[in-house]
Amino acid sequence: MPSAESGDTAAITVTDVEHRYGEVVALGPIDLTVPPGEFLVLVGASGCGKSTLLRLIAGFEQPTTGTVLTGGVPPIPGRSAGLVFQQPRLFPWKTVGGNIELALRYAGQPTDGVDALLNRVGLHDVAKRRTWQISGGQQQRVAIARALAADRPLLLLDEPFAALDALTRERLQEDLRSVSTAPGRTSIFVTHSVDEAVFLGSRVVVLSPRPGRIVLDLPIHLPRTGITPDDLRGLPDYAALRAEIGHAVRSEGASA
Ligand SMILES: Nc1ncnc2c1ncn2[C@@H]1O[C@H](COP(=O)(O)OP(=O)(O)OP(=O)(O)O)[C@@H](O)[C@H]1O
Repeated sequence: MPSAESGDTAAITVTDVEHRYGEVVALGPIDLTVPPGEFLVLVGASGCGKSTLLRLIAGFEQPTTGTVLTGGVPPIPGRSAGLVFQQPRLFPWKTVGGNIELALRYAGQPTDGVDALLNRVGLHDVAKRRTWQISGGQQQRVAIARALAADRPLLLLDEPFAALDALTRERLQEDLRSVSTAPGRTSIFVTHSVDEAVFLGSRVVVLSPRPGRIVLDLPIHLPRTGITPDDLRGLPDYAALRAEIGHAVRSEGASA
């Protein structure tokens, strides 16, 4: 077994994991190894255990059976991964910049990085506004900047764009696609959308309805740089991947 220090340590190792809530088997058994640098998208029906798997990887819950390791060691809740949820969960009494500053402080990072983070997510011009004075898409950008502030090697995103309108959602997908290509950063992104999965993922995993098990695990070999989103979506391979993943999702009864 590789140690946490060795170069070949997986970012995430899920081994023979099953998770129950009382009598309900929510997930598994599941085996999943995610190498560093991968952008893995989890797709599946409502209630198939996607959030459960994310919470296990974040260390917020312990698996009923099996083991979860991040970077070769058990995950530490709130410390091992940056997290983004469907609702941005910002501090309304703080400004946009104040929310980022707090995240940097909590992560033990220097607070002079606020401007650089705001620039990265395109929010420099609203830094002094309260979070309730900006749009839903901008709020979700703050949540992403806050997760990036922690500078963890692992980023876990649970349907972060589900509550946004289609246009805002597309813009954020495009931005996340470029932000997430930072070397060595591993991301797990949960969605119901097959298109979002193909657009964002370097790998897509489809889960069956409860109990969630892996029914498709597909690498996505599409260019990640040097191509416009429209050209990417126009590639024949893009359409083929959409069709293959869509078929797996539909035949498992998932709501895509
Ligand atoms: N704390 C809990 N107690 C009991 N059952 C739970 C609990 N959390 C989740 N479940 C159940 O476990 C199953 C998996 O839930 P989970 O939230 O992981 O699914 P999901 O795929 O993320 O769903 P969605 O896409 O709707 O968010 C569901 O049937 C859910 O009702």
